[in-house]
Amino acid sequence: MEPEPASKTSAIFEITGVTKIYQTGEVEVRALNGVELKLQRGEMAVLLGPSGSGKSTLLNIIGGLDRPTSGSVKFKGEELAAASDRELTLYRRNHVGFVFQFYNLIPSLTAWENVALITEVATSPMSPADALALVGLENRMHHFPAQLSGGEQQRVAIARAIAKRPEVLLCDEPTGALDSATGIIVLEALARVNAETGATTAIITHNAGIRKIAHRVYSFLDGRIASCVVNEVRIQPSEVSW
Ligand SMILES: Nc1ncnc2c1ncn2[C@@H]1O[C@H](COP(=O)(O)OP(=O)(O)OP(=O)(O)O)[C@@H](O)[C@H]1O
Repeated sequence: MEPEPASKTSAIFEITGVTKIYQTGEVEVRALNGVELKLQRGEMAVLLGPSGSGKSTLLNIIGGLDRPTSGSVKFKGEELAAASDRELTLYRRNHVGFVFQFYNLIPSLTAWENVALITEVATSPMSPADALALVGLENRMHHFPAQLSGGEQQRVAIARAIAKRPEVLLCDEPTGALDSATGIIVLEALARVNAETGATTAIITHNAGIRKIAHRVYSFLDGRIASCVVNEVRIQPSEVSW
């Protein structure tokens, strides 16, 4: 077998010794406690772990929404932990797409308009129609959110996140509000986006069955990564048992 090109195998994120401490009055919560993690360029990663183990905290730090208390978070060699607010804003705007459990679409705008809102301020976006087609919504472009199912609304949210061609797509419980059949369609959209755009994709989930669609699975425990498993064989989202 041909070796993979270096650009496919190199780490896009190198995270070392990351801690995050939340101080609420007298109470100190150590949300992250020495995280070591390398996310490989272009991979689909699934992040698993019990409630409160630090998954969202780490995703927010990777996405430039928050900073670690200590440690290093390098994106393509650039230190995010030391970035200014303005640098983090530019980083998020230029490089990161977010998908959350709830879709946060603007109810008075159509699917197309929700996506166009982002593409209008991006530097080299795909067209809203192309982004919506990538998630299988070419026939729903002019519907308003209230006229779409939950899974369709989540796919609009994915189209909105990827239309600016981010290098990184971060998804926090993207199927958390969906039934299994709808969740599978959303996972299919994410797998297709990952394969076709090459965006490094990280998905937080409570559903351990989803782990088999990933290239790698990172398991959290008590604010650390307890294990990293490489899936030699990946399954299709349609084969996920919920
Ligand atoms: N803003 C905050 N202030 C104080 N504590 C926080 C804050 N955000 C998170 N925490 C605490 O940090 C710990 C890790 O939270 P985090 O949301 O990262 O966990 P999680 O693994 O994503 O959990 P879940 O699966 O329930 O979403 C928890 O104990 C949580 O209560």
